[in-house]
Amino acid sequence: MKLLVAGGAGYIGSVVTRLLFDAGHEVVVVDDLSKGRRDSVPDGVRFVPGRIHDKAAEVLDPSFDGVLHFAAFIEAGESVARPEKYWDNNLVGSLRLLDAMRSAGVRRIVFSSTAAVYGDPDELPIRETATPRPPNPYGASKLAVDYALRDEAVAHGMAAVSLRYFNVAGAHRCADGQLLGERHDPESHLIPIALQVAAGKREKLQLFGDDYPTPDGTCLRDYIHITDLAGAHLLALSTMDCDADPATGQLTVARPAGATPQGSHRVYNLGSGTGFSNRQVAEVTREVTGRPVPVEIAPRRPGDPAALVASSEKARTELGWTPQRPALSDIVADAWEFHSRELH
Ligand SMILES: NC(=O)c1ccc[n+]([C@@H]2O[C@H](COP(=O)([O-])OP(=O)(O)OC[C@H]3O[C@@H](n4cnc5c(N)ncnc54)[C@H](O)[C@@H]3O)[C@@H](O)[C@H]2O)c1
Ligand SMILES: O=c1ccn([C@@H]2O[C@H](COP(=O)(O)OP(=O)(O)O[C@H]3O[C@H](CO)[C@@H](O)[C@H](O)[C@H]3O)[C@@H](O)[C@H]2O)c(=O)[nH]1
Repeated sequence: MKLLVAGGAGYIGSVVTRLLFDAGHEVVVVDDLSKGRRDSVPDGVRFVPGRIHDKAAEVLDPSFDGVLHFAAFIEAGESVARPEKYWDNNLVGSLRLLDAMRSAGVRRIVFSSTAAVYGDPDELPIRETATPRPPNPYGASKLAVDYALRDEAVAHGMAAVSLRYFNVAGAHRCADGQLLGERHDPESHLIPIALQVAAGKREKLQLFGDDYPTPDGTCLRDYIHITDLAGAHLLALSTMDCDADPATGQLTVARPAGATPQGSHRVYNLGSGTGFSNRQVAEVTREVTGRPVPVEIAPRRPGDPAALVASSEKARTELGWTPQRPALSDIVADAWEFHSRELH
């Protein structure tokens, strides 16, 4: 396939780009490098710098088979303070990308949605049928794109998949031994910050709130290994020309290759199904690194839901998705190896 990867210089997009490229697909990355790194895009992949808002229309043409859309701002806490930044980048950018796809007749899209659409759910683990209640503008902007995809897919005969990732972490080991990991600057995510503390780059780990309705009072999150998450995108792509049986939900190959897809929008949660508290993450980081990770309780971070834990039954059943490295200790160990290499 010939594929556009929007946001392919970022943490997750660059790993998926690598997997697609290694699997023999032709890949074009569009990224404005607001957060990504040019050197995360492998040699052999065409790189187009710029915002999806206008670059998608310049790049896409009928020779493309599909789009994988990672380009977004991703920080729940920041989105509470600067909602306009998130609505413009995440929603307006996605709408312009969809316009460009329509104009070029490109009909397949895999979208990076998020657990942040759910907010505080009625029950755990969270299934795709849970009522979304986004607790912050970031989650709301992503849910708005899910709804746009649902409506446009039906109206314009697109095959759309929203993958709702829970908390992605760890590093991907490429076939040549290179490790691809999280390099956000400044870093805001729990595991990389805990590792910076373990490495002596920060004095302590601040935990935002210990009065949540959870067993130890700190938030619960469901961590998924970047390699497992990235693999789900290839599985989703391989089902883009399938239709779901309305009675059973089972996917069946219904059309010959190249035929126009029926309009469909599918949603899948991707997580391990196990919640770890922020305190437990600090503890696992101590165990894995063998270093001290002093913690300090700080005020709650606005926009944080108490607990996000996935049911990924649907992805397992329909996509055949089977995580290979679900253990938090493996996820932290791989991230630690990446950080140790980066810091030297
Ligand atoms: N990291 C997680 O735990 C997580 C969880 C759930 C969902 N997601 C979603 O996955 C996607 C990728 O996340 P990530 O962790 O790799 O983030 P990231 O910041 O590392 O990657 C996003 C990339 O998109 C680029 N970008 C942003 N806005 C752009 C625009 N308008 N035009 C072109 N490029 C733009 C950035 O430069 C960056 O390279 C995001 O859509 C995010 O919402 C991430
Ligand atoms: O220094 C820190 C950083 C984070 N946290 C807490 O750790 C938890 C996880 O936070 P973080 O690592 O920032 O991730 P989330 O806010 O859960 O969001 C991530 O996971 C979501 C899916 O669940 C994605 O949609 C987001 O893009 C991605 O940033 C939250 O309770 C934070 O308050 C701290 O206590 N101290």
